[in-house]
Amino acid sequence: MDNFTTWFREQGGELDASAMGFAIFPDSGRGAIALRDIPEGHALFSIPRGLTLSLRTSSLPTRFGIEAWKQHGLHEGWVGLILCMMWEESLGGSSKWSEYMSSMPDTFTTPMFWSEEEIQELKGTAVVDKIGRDDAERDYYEKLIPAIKSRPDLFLEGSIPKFYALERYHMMGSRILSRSFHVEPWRGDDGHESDESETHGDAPHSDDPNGMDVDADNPSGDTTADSIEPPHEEEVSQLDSAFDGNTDDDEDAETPADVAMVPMADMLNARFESENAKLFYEEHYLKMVATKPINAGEQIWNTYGDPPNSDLLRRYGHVDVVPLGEPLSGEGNPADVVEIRADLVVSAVRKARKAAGDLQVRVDFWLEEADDDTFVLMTDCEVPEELLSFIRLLSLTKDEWNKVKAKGKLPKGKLELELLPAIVDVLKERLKEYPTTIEEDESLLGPDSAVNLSFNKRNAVVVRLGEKRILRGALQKVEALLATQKGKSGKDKKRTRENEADGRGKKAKR
Ligand SMILES: C[S@@+](CC[C@H](N)C(=O)[O-])C[C@H]1O[C@@H](n2cnc3c(N)ncnc32)[C@H](O)[C@@H]1O
Repeated sequence: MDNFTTWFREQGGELDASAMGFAIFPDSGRGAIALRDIPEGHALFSIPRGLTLSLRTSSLPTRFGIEAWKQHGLHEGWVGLILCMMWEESLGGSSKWSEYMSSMPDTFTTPMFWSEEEIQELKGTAVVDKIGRDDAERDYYEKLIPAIKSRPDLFLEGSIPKFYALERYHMMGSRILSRSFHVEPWRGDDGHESDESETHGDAPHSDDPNGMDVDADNPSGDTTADSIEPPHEEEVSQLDSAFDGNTDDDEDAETPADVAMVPMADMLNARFESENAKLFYEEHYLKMVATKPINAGEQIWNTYGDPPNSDLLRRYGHVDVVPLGEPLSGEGNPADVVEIRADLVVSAVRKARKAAGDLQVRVDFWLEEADDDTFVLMTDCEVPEELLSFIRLLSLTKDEWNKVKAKGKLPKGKLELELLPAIVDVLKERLKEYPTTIEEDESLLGPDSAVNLSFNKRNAVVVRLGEKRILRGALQKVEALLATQKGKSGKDKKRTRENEADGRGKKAKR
């Protein structure tokens, strides 16, 4: 860490070394630690915006030429930033970020790097379909490789196997996934805090005082040490207009130029609701500030947005295990969720209605109106209103359905008793998608067997068990309701029989 800290300071970063130091933690690797009592509001370190590494600060996009960059599709997704990171790494000591690049990890425990057998352990969870290896590799072969082949002056033939190989590409992608921050250009507002999105922080216009004038008309300029500097202000505004338009179909997709690697800020670990420091954005600096008093010896925690374990594992390669509140018990991640696909619900309703009928028009209507084909249950184990609304829609009589269609409004998500059997079926079928039972998983994590589990397998078991406990909790709630209802109708029937026996029933009927 000494080389890294020295580099950080030489590059204009400021660190209060009397307050914050680094340590290796047995379960989370390197992290930051309070060296003395730190009051709330204390600035631990600050990073000049120009020291963040992104499409806006690397000089590669302007050297490559913005038009050519876009033609190769490097302005979409993360492939452009990955290429910048590979290129900066290939420059060795000539890159402004060389010390930073070598401080980052080369290996990851995310499922992207798991064997097929290990991934099988995640069957049924939200992780499997989201690993995204194939999509990532498509970008590598269709965008990155043609781009580097088109510019042998920038990407020397001999450097390709070492710096631009597929495994380096996945490694850079994983560095971005687990360490990048969301950094928008400065818009003139006062030090606002980072948003708690998947990337954890904010970044740069080129106000770097050392920024060197790079000739925009000569994008293929040489790559000697002197010239490897962040782009000049004019180029940055060109970059902004080139990269800020979100070309992705998904409106919520992040602008690729806002994804930034932030040295030092990415040294902080995170744990569910443990945040005691957060990155704040100012015009020229990003500042890590204590958000609570921190006692000497305590770990300094940032936040990764407290995602469910399925996302923590996929993006960061670890899981959170803390005490759970009611209605669950034991330990897990209180932010866990379980996803239920709409098609599972459709088949449960078909079964419950005992008539196939044409549900497809109703499904299409749902997709049109609600635009969501997945339902999410959380650790409160409540059946979500959207799921209730969908089941009601599928269960309507023909007349009711015609009315709903005419009004163009989805039914309210009310828990009606006649929906309960279908809900029970959905939850039971969803539970069957995991190859192991809750009891089997609990025993795997028990004190005797947990020691024999590999790190990856233990994390897979924690993720799937967390999801299954939510399903079981929801099932218990719905079955309890169903039992109460049956009890009630049993009592009603008994009362009716008694009434009939003493004549009151008959009377009432008349
Ligand atoms: C932003 S980095 C933090 C610094 C990192 N520990 C390092 O050694 O460079 C995020 C990575 O730290 C590790 N990490 C962070 N918080 C953790 C936690 N609560 N438990 C286990 N690992 C954690 C994970 O490997 C994660 O991908």
